[in-house]
Amino acid sequence: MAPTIPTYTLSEGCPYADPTTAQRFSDGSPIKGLMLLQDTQLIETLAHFNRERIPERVVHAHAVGAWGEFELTHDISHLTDAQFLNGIGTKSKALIRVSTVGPGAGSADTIRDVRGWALKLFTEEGNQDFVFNDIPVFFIRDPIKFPSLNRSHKRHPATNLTDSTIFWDFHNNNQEGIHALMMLFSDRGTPKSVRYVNGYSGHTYKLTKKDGSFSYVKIHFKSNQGNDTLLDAEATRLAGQDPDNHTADLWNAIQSGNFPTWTAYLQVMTPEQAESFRFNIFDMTKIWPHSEFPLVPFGKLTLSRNPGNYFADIEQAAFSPSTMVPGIAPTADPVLQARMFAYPDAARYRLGVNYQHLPCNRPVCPVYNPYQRDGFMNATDNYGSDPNYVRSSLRPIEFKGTVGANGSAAGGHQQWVSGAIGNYTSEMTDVDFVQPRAFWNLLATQEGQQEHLVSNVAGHLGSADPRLHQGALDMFARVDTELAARIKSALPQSK
Ligand code: HEM
Repeated sequence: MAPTIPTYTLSEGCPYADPTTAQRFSDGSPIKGLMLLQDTQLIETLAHFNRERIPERVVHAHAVGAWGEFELTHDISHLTDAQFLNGIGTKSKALIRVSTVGPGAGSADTIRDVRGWALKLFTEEGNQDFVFNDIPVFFIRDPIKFPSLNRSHKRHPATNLTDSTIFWDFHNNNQEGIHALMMLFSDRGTPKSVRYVNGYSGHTYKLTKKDGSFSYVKIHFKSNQGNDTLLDAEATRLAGQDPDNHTADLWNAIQSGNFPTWTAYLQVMTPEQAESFRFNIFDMTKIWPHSEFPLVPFGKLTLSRNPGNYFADIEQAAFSPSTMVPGIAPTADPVLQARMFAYPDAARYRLGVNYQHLPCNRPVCPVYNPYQRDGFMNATDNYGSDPNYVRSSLRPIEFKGTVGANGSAAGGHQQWVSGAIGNYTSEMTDVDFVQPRAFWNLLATQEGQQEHLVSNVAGHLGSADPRLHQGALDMFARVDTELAARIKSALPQSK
């Protein structure tokens, strides 16, 4: 059947003249003539264009995304009651957005950066967001440092240039980021495309059961395409010559039916193991060694549909670690707690207070929350005449969840001993360098990886103010003195 040809109208639906025309008052001369203020089409067209931009995300502004499906492949019903994690073969619609962190929306795909890996699963019990990164550790563990961290990775406030000096000034003085820093400057910082990156929760979450039992978990999505990376020089070349390389790669793969997939895994720790584990499991600068907490497969993600419209599907998507279904719960990780506030707050600012009504964010299950109504751009019937106050006996409603859902059925480890209020910031100890050292040693087992890390750090540090070199070298020396010595001798000034 031939597609129907639409009839052009104004946004209010009224048919109008050819959209290239403007109403003009003239005597027929091609050069003389005045425009009319009554020309609604012209005024509306120009006025709407002036308002096309919404604020870009303060971090993770540049991204690529797609639709797909998550399927449960293994039985983990002993760990959680979450509906989408029960019944092998259960499928949930999925939306993914993979981003760079520091640069603005129009930047190049292949620059050295962490990749954000945000996944929204539309389940029968509501949306489940996994807002992950492509490295399993993070640069900070005190959430108040997050704005400083990101400003140091962005542009200098005076010159508006990307600036390695402020970058190293921050990291020399906040050394808990050393593990993430080494991953960033390894080849992982320049993935071959988003099809090749893994997604890691970083944080410890809880999987919960209605009987009150729970497990601590870290969640991993591993690319079945492999974990391929680019060399620094190739990533730099592509950033100049083919800046949309990753966007095109994902689009073309999906368009040609070469659907990328990821296998989802859990690392599981019992509450008893957590009590005696040698690291704080709520410190996301640390991993759980796979030798002690092996990966347990549980699902498969397949991306199979490109966005119908980038702005509608991807730019307007709002992900949040606070968006979780019954059966998954947060932990006391302070960074996670802060993030659970930060994302809905950012979405209200960026998209408006009713951002959950947008098609890309709207749950597939029924939503009934008449106490959250009105507001800018409400696109629903706004609950009609239903009571806008709680505890109505005229229009009773049912409650299925329990108090504190988003942590309900959390079992033990949720009874806090009261104490005095104090100012807390975490301190660095030698323990913080144990895992970075293991990472450095791991790189030795992979051809050329130590050399790449050394030259990538030296190239970046070398362009920073020399007054910061020694501080960075001292930090790397705490990981391994050979690493520091090799960076020192690779610094441009040393040659
Ligand atoms: C205190 C720590 C953090 C704060 C305050 C924070 C805050 C934010 C904010 C405000 C946004 C923009 C959201 C929007 O405009 O819609 C964002 C985006 C994002 N963050 Fe974080 N973040 C933190 C740590 C992390 C960590 C540890 C991860 C990964 C484990 C992460 C992953 C992401 C991702 C993937 C996005 C992009 C989401 C999207 O595609 O829309 N962030 N973050």
